[in-house]
Amino acid sequence: MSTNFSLPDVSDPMERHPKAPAPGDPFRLHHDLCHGCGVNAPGGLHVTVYAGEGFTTTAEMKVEEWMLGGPGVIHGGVLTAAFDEVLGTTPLIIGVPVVTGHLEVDFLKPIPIGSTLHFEAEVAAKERRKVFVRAVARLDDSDEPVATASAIFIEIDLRKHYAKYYDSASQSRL
Ligand SMILES: CCCCCCCCCCCCCC(=O)SCCNC(=O)CCNC(=O)[C@H](O)C(C)(C)COP(=O)(O)OP(=O)(O)OC[C@H]1O[C@@H](n2cnc3c(N)ncnc32)[C@H](O)[C@@H]1OP(=O)(O)O
Repeated sequence: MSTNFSLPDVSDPMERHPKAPAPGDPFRLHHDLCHGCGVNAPGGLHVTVYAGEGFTTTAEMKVEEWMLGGPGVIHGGVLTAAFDEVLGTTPLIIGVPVVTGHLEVDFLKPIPIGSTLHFEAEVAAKERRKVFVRAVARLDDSDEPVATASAIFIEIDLRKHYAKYYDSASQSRL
């Protein structure tokens, strides 16, 4: 297996952002139509990410019928999108807005429709604009991971990054 995810030997110093939600509290939506978290996203995942202790977060997702891939189980792309949302929100715990640069997923067990996925994620390191984030997903009846993901997110200036594409100011909290 090849991977582009390799932690730096030494991380830049990281601090929990003073305005990060308290442990157990949700991150606010960044856009009502976001496929990952938006409440008004048609066919969206509707994932809410909660702050944990330190540089960690948690999230849950009910695995619904429309997420089906193989018979009776989740589609790998849907699971990947859920990881992208959870991992991509996690750097906000250190106050850093990011976009996905690189995301890799290991699919360890089939994930049945009707189950609930529990995600735990952490910022593992930061190096210049790169933020290294890892996550694990489990089902509610087991401690055994059903999938893991690692990603390199790249810090952006939100307004500059989206300036060219952005035409729905009323729905965004950028
Ligand atoms: C309220 C606020 C809410 C905010 C919303 C947050 C919640 C969101 C939750 C939603 C979650 C969903 C989230 C989504 O779905 S985000 C949507 C999916 N992602 C994108 O659309 C990103 C598209 N790509 C780009 O825009 C550019 O390529 C970026 C900005 C990423 C870099 O172009 P830029 O010209 O700016 O930077 P640079 O080239 O000088 O590189 C800088 C550093 O980065 C390293 N690098 C670059 N690419 C990669 C790579 N692929 N793997 C590993 N590393 C990479 C590079 O080596 C260098 O490192 P170093 O030289 O320092 O070592």
